[in-house]
Amino acid sequence: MSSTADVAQNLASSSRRDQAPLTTDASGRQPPAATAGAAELASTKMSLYGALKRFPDFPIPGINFIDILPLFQDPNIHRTLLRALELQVLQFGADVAGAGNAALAKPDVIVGLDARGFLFGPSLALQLNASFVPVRKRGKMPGPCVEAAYEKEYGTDYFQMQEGAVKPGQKVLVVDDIIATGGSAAAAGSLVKQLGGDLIGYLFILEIPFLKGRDKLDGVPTVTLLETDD
Ligand SMILES: O=P(O)(O)OC[C@H]1O[C@H](OP(=O)(O)OP(=O)(O)O)[C@H](O)[C@@H]1O
Ligand SMILES: Nc1ncnc2[nH]cnc12
Repeated sequence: MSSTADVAQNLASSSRRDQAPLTTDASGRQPPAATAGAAELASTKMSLYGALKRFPDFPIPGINFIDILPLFQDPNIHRTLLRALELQVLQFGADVAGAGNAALAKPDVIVGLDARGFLFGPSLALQLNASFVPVRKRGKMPGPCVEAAYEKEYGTDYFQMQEGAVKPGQKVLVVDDIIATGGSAAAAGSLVKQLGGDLIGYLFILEIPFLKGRDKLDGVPTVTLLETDD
């Protein structure tokens, strides 16, 4: 179990580490709105982190499974999660396009991954007035689909998207609950590109940094609310 200090350190470092902090503008100052948003984000992350549960050796021996489902059991935590994700997207926009131009990086489409990306992707899309489009495991959707194979922490799988679900040039943010090895997210990103979408970023609730999933995402801007190495 992590100490409170460990948790605080993890939460403090949970934004993009390869670029400037999300709340800093081009001159290095923190715009007031971003500062307020960052403060709200920081205070909510601790309660979200505390709701996660761990199950050693699930679904196979050696995997420390981190269960995000409790985040949805309490309506207050569920609401907090959605607000935190929305703030994270708005800060992401300010970071990518510069303070005052965040709307330029506003996603047209939220793409959520089967199955846990479906738990919050549609709600987040509605909050952002964006479309929601699913990436599903092979064989679940009718009509012509594009397909990508990927390796996960515990096996091989196949993802599909329906042709035409993303229009060429639409700005797409891919969301999922967890980035572990990054295989699922990278496959989803490749499908978005096959459909002609403009992959502007990835958003996850939780990152497991020692698995180095970001290395598979080709430098596409990636934001995580929380991270844990245990
Ligand atoms: O970064 P990766 O190593 O690819 O792992 C992350 C993926 O693994 C989990 O899904 P899983 O494939 O277990 O499917 P599920 O959501 O249907 O349980 C999780 O919800 C992510 O989608
Ligand atoms: N350790 C883990 N816990 C929960 N979901 C996962 N998906 C991939 N790795 C996972």
